[in-house]
Amino acid sequence: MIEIENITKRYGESTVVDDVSLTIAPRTVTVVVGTSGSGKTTLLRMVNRLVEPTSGAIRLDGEDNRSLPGYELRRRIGYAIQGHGLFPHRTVAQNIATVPTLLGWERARIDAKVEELLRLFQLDPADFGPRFPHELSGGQQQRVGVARALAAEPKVLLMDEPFGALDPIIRAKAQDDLLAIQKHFQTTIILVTHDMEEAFHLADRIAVMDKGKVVQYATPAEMLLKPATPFVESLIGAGERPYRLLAIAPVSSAVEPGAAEGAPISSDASQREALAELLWSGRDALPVAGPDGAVIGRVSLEGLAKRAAGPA
Ligand SMILES: Nc1ncnc2c1ncn2[C@@H]1O[C@H](COP(=O)(O)OP(=O)(O)OP(=O)(O)O)[C@@H](O)[C@H]1O
Repeated sequence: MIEIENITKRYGESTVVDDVSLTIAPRTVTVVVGTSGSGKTTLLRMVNRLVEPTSGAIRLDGEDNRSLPGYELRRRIGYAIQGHGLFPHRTVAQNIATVPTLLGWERARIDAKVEELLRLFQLDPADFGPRFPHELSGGQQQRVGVARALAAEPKVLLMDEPFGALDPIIRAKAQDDLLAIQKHFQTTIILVTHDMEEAFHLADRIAVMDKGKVVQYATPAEMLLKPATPFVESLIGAGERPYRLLAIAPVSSAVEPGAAEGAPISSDASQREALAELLWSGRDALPVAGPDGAVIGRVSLEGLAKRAAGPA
C-alpha cells in the first residue's frame, strides 16, 4: 500500500504539486495522466525521493519513505523511464544485474534472475544477455529497461512514460507484456503517461492531474461514467479511436464469465452498443445472450474500457 498524504512541492513561488493525497492499493496499476507540466513526474519522483517534497508525507506499507536514506529507498523501488536509461557500456545482462549486484546478491542468484527476466520479456538469454544496448531495437531496449527495474524484485515500480518512444504497435505489445509481468510479480505500479488510451488499457485506477492538483482519482469505468470536471471529460473525449474500436468489435469477443442483472444483450451486438446500454442504464455489467438466447456470461464497463484502450 502506498499512501500519499497532502504532498506539496514548490519551486520558489510556483507550486507544481499541490496538496495531493492518494491511496494506492497493493498489486494494482495506477496511471497518472494530465497535461504537460501538470506535475506528474514531480509527484512520481517524490515517491522514491528523487524529489524531496516541500510538505506532506508518503508511506510505503505504513513506513514513512524518509525513514531510509534516499539511495537505499531507490534500490527497493523499481524506476523505469522513457528512453530506458541503460548503461551503454554494459551488456544487457550486466544492466539487468545492476541493483542485485549493489545489494550483494550471490552470483548464481543474479544469473538466475537475469535469465528469468529475459525469458519473461521474450528475449533469449543466450542471444541477448551478452549484447550491448546499441545492438538492440528500441522496443528491446525498453523491455530491458523494465527488466532492470524489476531485477531486485521491488514491490513498487515507478514508470515515467516508459513506452513514450515506441511506435503504436510495439507499444501495445509492451503494455500487454507489462500487465502480464505485473501479475506474475504482483508488483504495485505507478505509471505516468500523457496517453489516455494507455491509461485506460493499463490502469486499475487513474489519477488525472491538472495544474498540480489531482482532479479525479477513479477506476477507468467510473471516469467514463462520471468525469469529475470538464477537463477530465475533454481528456476522455480526446480520441474517437476507442469508440471506433468498440463499434467494430462484437460483444461475443468481450464476454467474461459471471452473472449480471437485467435484460441480456445479444452476443452479435457491437461492443459500442453494449457500452451505450451500460452507460444509459447506469449498470456495471450486462448479461450476454448467445445465438440460441441462453446467457453465456457478461460484458462489463470495466472490460470494455480496457478493450477500448487496447490494440485494434
Ligand atoms: N527542478 C525544478 N525547478 C523548477 N521548476 C521545476 C523543476 N522541476 C519541475 N519544475 C516545474 O514543475 C512543473 C511540473 O513539472 P513535471 O515534470 O512534474 O510535469 P509533468 O506533468 O510530468 O510534465 P510532462 O508531461 O511535460 O513531463 C513544470 O512547470 C516544471 O517546469
